[in-house]
Parts: sequence; C-alpha cells; structure tokens
Amino acid sequence: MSAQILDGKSISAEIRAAIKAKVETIRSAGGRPPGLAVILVGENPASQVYVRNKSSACAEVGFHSEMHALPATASQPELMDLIDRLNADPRIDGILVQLPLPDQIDEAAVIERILPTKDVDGFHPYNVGRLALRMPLLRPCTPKGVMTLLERTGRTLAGLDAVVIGQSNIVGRPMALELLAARCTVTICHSRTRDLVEKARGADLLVAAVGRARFVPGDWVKEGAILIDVGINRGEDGKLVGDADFATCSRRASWITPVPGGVGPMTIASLLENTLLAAELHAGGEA
Ligand SMILES: Nc1nc(=O)c2c([nH]1)NC[C@@H]1CN(c3ccc(C(=O)N[C@@H](CCC(=O)O)C(=O)O)cc3)C=[N+]21
Repeated sequence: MSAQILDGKSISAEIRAAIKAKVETIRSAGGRPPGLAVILVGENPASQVYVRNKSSACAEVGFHSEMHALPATASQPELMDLIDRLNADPRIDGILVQLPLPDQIDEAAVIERILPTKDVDGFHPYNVGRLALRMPLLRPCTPKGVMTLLERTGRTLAGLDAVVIGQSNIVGRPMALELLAARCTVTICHSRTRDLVEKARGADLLVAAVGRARFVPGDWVKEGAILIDVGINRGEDGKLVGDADFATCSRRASWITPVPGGVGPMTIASLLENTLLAAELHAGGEA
C-alpha cells in the first residue's frame, strides 16, 4: 500500500479563503473584523517564527491582529495585567499566549486568567472541560485541525481503535478527547507505557505527538492505518521532520500527514476559526 497524502497546506488554504469571505461579509454589514492578540514573552527564535506566521495568517483573512512582546524577564503580575487589559478590550476577540513561557511564569495561572470566550487556544480549564463533556466551545487548535483532516479521508471514525502517543495538555489529551467524542476506542500512550510497539501496531488510527524526530518507524504501523504526524522537529540540517519516519510509514498507511504541510498549517487554520467563533460569541452579547 502507498498512503494517500492528507494535504494540510491546501486544506488550510481553503479554510482561510472561506474565513476571508466571512470577514468581508461582516465588514460590508458594518461590523468590526475579528481581533487576535498574540503575547510573546522572551526571544525564543522558534516562537518568533510561529508568532510571525500567525500574524500573517490574520492579515491574509482580514482580521485585526496585534503582537505584544514582553522581555524574557517579564514578571507574572506584568503578564497578568496585560491579559486583564486585553480581556477588557472590545476590539480583541482572541488572546494567545505563546508557549512555552519562561520559568518565573506560572503557565497554568496565565491560561486561567484569559476570559474563556477569548481563549482561542482552547487551553483554559473551562474549554477543556467543555470538550471533555462533549459540549465543545473553543477547541484546542492542533487536535481540532487533525479532526478536520480526518473528515477529509471520508472514513467513519466511530469504532476505530485510535492510539495517541503523547499526553501533553496542548495535543495528546485534547486529541484523545476529540477522538473519544468521535466514538473511537482511544488509548493514550506515554513514556511509562508498556508494550508501546504492540499498542501502536493495533491502531487503525495512530497519532504521533511525542516531539522526537522519526520516533515511529514503518513497522509500528498497521497495514491500512491512518497516520497523523503532529511532530515538528528541527533536524541537524535545519529541515523540519515529523515524529514518524515518512518514507517507511507511507508504505503501510492508507492516509498520512506530511511534515511540513500537514498538521502545522491546520493548527493555524483552527486558530483563525476559533477567533472567528469568539468574535461571533462576543457580537452575540454572550460575553
Ligand atoms: N499558545 C500556543 N499556541 C500554539 O498553537 C502554539 C504555541 N503556543 N507554541 C508553539 C506551538 C507550535 N505551533 C505551530 C503552529 C503551526 C506550525 C506550522 O505552520 N508549521 C508548518 C511549517 C512552518 C515552518 O516551516 O517552520 C508546517 O508544519 O507545514 C508549526 C507549529 C503552534 N504552537
């Protein structure tokens, strides 16, 4: 078998075009464009690249966007004050605090400070709780983007054995909740998991979200499985590599996401979708 490619780059371009058209409709009716504020603390070069990509995606679809750069030495109260101001700002529908944050900052406290209806990352306990209870509102962007990709396979997800490798708050856990809501039988694997290889080989749908380059070799993939690669690892040559070994995995999977051009662009598309949804919530007077 040779896998079909789940082309996140082109699917995300379709989504961006649809969002751009909606923003034009809002504006021609005299409404204000959705607004996203991105907060970057410190000078992590990878974070700077991501933040720039998010700003240019906003510009492309006609959103208002603003970047707030704080020094690496910024204090917890400074960051909390900024969030309070953005929470109260009527032009801002979404607030994204780029992670990871420097060690002196309490990440969980920062996330909880964001108004749940402005939490376009979907990381606030309110939004995670809603997802867990199958009443999703703002859904974490990467898992949401993966669900959009999975819809494009045309495959029925209900009843599939899904294995998620990785248990992070931003990807693995919400990914498992999404797949459970889609009625998959879900196994979450992590560093203490016994017989990881056997579990992976049993998966009809395998999600690799470990953050280690080429961690999943082709012989972990069941013939005909769907393989979603969430990894974005930078190789020694500076090129992006996924958590799966694409060359060998694509010989066994039925569908596979490439890196780059798979899940990454879908994460940004989901962020734009969430910001539009947040703007609709705010316009409806629901917050
Ligand atoms: N609060 C917060 N929210 C995030 O959503 C968040 C974050 N912090 N911290 C860092 C990670 C990483 N992340 C990516 C998004 C898009 C691509 C992406 O578009 N990747 C392209 C390639 C980009 C390139 O060439 O570097 C691709 O895979 O094709 C990658 C990574 C969002 N993150």
